[in-house]
Amino acid sequence: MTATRIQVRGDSPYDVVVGTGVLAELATLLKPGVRTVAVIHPASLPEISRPVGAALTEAGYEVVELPVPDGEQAKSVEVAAQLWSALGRYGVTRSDAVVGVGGGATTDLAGFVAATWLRGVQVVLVPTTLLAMVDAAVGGKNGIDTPEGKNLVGTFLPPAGVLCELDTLASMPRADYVAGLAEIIKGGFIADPTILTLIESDPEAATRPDGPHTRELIERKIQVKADVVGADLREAGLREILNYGHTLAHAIERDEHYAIRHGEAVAIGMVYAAELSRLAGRADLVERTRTILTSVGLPTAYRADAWPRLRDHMRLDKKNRGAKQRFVVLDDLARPGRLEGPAEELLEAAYKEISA
Ligand SMILES: NC(=O)c1ccc[n+]([C@@H]2O[C@H](COP(=O)([O-])OP(=O)(O)OC[C@H]3O[C@@H](n4cnc5c(N)ncnc54)[C@H](O)[C@@H]3O)[C@@H](O)[C@H]2O)c1
Ligand SMILES: O=C(O)C(=O)C[C@@H](O)[C@H](O)[C@H](O)COP(=O)(O)O
Ligand SMILES: [Zn+2]
Repeated sequence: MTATRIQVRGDSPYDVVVGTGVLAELATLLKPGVRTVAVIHPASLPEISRPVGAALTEAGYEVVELPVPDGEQAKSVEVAAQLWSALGRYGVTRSDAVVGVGGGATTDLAGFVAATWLRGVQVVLVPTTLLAMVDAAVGGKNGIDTPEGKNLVGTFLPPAGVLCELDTLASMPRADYVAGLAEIIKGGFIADPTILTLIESDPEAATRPDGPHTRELIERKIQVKADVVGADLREAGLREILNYGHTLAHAIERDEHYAIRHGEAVAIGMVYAAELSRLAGRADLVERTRTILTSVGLPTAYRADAWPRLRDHMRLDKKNRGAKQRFVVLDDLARPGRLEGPAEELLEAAYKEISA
């Protein structure tokens, strides 16, 4: 099947290439003048990273393999520091490149290390999970976690390109694949309701990489993200809509010490945001939200006793301004709004609705 190229606009435009058998396109995404390419990938995924290194070697680059811990464990300052040391040892210069291969945790880390090494070298991302293809690798947001919370340190660096090799999805554990659907469903609620109708038409099929609508769902969600980040890279306003459901989601991830999948936390966070919207007199999309998430096997509730801790964690959300807590809510389907400084009673009442 032919590759689709989705362009992300902005001051540094780039392409997101989507298709099967597209690895040979990787070298076309690197800007000219590169000698050494540092390939950052989870040590646990050699069968996925090896072909990437081989494609780069074949294209004439000197390849340096930099394995990192699996998943969220890699998003730490300690791992970033080890990578900075390695880049120094291998003599990676400003005309060289970083390639990040893996799920969203790895692409977030690779983007951050590329953005900070020598104050910025180019990065090409090769997302290998559904979530990373439709969300994490697109848009130039990168970051690591700190003991105080999720993604608290990071930068905005648009990648030179993104390569989504759809064949890699076949090896994904089902639960990780389904977690990626949460970010696709988010795209349906905030911008492209066709995503919702495609999933609602056959939820079981949506949970499989070989489902009839998989490619369309992926491309539609990438397009949603490309449209938003192309207009507002640095989250001056519009980009906040991509954070729908994330205020509570990040608090839950921290509460779980990152043992919960990001997409699962986002699913719960979207039900909370839908409840907030309803209780604040905005859109009532609670039932549709619960139904579609449940239909693909995503969680919609969280422990009742966790509220005081979650409330505390949410105070460090990046959308907050001073003491004012801010949320993305829905004024209607595909019409996101903001809820600024809501009453504590409203926040707690919405949580009661999603408490297990
Ligand atoms: N920067 C952004 O805009 C953005 C957007 C959304 C999410 N994120 C971040 O992305 C992360 C979540 O990403 P994720 O869901 O991809 O999780 P992940 O990176 O932790 O990957 C999930 C698991 O899948 C494994 N894996 C990866 N590719 C595989 C494959 N093809 N086959 C088998 N196993 C594979 C990984 O090794 C890991 O164990 C979070 O850290 C989240 O904060 C960032
Ligand atoms: O790209 C964005 O902007 C998003 O908010 C997308 C989210 O899905 C993603 O999880 C992002 O990493 C959250 O960003 P943060 O600024 O809240 O850490
Ligand atoms: Zn997310």
